[in-house]
Amino acid sequence: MIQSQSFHLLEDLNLSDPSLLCGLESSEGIDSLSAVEGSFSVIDPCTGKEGAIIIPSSPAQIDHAIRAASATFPSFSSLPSKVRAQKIAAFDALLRSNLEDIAKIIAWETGKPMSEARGEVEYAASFSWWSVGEAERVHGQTIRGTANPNLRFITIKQPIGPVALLTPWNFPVALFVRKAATALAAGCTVVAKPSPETPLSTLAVSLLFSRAGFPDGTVNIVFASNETTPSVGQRICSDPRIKKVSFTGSTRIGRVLMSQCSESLKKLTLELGGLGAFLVFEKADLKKAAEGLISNKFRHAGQTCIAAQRVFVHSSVLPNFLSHLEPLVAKIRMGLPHDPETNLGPLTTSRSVLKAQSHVSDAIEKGAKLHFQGSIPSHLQVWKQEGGKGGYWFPPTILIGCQEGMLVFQEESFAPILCISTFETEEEALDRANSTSMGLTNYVFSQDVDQVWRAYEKLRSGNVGINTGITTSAEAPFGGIDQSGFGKEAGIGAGISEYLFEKTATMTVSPLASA
Ligand SMILES: O=CCCC(=O)O
Repeated sequence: MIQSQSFHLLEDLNLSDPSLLCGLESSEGIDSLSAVEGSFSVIDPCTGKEGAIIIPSSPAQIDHAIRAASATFPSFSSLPSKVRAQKIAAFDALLRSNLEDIAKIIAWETGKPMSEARGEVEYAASFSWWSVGEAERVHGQTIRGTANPNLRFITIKQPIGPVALLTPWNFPVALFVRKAATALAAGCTVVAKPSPETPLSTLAVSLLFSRAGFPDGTVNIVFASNETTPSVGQRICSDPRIKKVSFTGSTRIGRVLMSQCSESLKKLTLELGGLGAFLVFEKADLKKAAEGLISNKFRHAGQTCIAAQRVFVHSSVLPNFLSHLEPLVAKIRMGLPHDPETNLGPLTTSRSVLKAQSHVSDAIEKGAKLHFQGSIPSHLQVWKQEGGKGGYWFPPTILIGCQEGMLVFQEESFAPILCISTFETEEEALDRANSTSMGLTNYVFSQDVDQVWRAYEKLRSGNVGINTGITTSAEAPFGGIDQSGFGKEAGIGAGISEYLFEKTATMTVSPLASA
């Protein structure tokens, strides 16, 4: 029987209701904590105000976390997989019954609208639910020798050991749960480090793992500030007790982690950036294509690795496509997370705003046309007018005439900027889509089945959305190629294999008459 109970997470974490903090007022008690050396603030992206203070883990605390994960591994990995599955099911029930509290923390840390924050918790729960089943379906193989028919080969899959999970701020709960529930299903213990922007949501979820019955030492959380993240990463990656690192984040950091893991030759899963192409062919359903683009690109204000960065539209359908797109962009409401009208929040970091601004000005300087740019409602700028730093708002923007020489076609904007270019032939569209070293997601919109199939086979990326802006789910493997990284998350057997190693036994048998 699974206990489904709400634990008043916000009170238990000693947070006042973050809905009070999102753009409204600052928390108390900050002054005394901020005096602790090295402490850092979690910033409310709606205002730029400090909302909570975190004390980063010391080297001794990080060592303690790794020691705990190592000490717990033998007993945890020996539990019957059914027992692990039951614990993940208990966690899954807790995640769902605490959905509202966790969504509030996500909204507070990231600035995303509450509707999206709730969606993120549901998305997270799709991974925990999937992992319940995956835990019980880890199987090896039996193979008969061919060159030597007296040989039999048997494999078993075993958990790789304690693992480190390094998670980003854009989906702090969903991506932590996607990694952690899979690792636990495999029988691995965990040391997780959340992004400095979103430590509280990870802490809240880790509390649920503990309440679901995972033994102490199974899920361990360490904190780092932006300043200490490189040294914490180095410490974790070079520690031989950690057998695997799973990271979601930028290509630049992925390369650093890979080199830090090289000494101990750790297994790695790297889910890195994307530069997704969104192809709208002549035979596309243009209304569906416009809807798909909006839901893909404006989800969390464009701050997703699967967001379409380069939109290629056949020149003959551009006017018609824009006529479907523009009314949808006009419906976008920038606002505070708790306003039910809001469907676009701020960017999560101040550096994201600077990057978005530089992308737009670079594109315009190089010949793109600013087709549309919304304005930031004055009530969202009130803290700036009062002399504060101001929130990290960036308005929905459409650029037309984007080209390969522009920054917007070379790096992720991570902002609500639609970057459109036109093409004349299918070959041109596919060549331009593939003219990048990134390979996470691409999108194809066409009603011509042959064209869709050709594009699907030719596009160089780990995932392709066909007449949809969605490319991730618990049931299907997700992961990039080339500079977008390697390894898979989720899917049947794919995600869990990243946390297992396959051990082969070779046996001789007496010659068989039928051999
Ligand atoms: O930013 C990467 C997350 C992608 C997703 O799972 O939707």
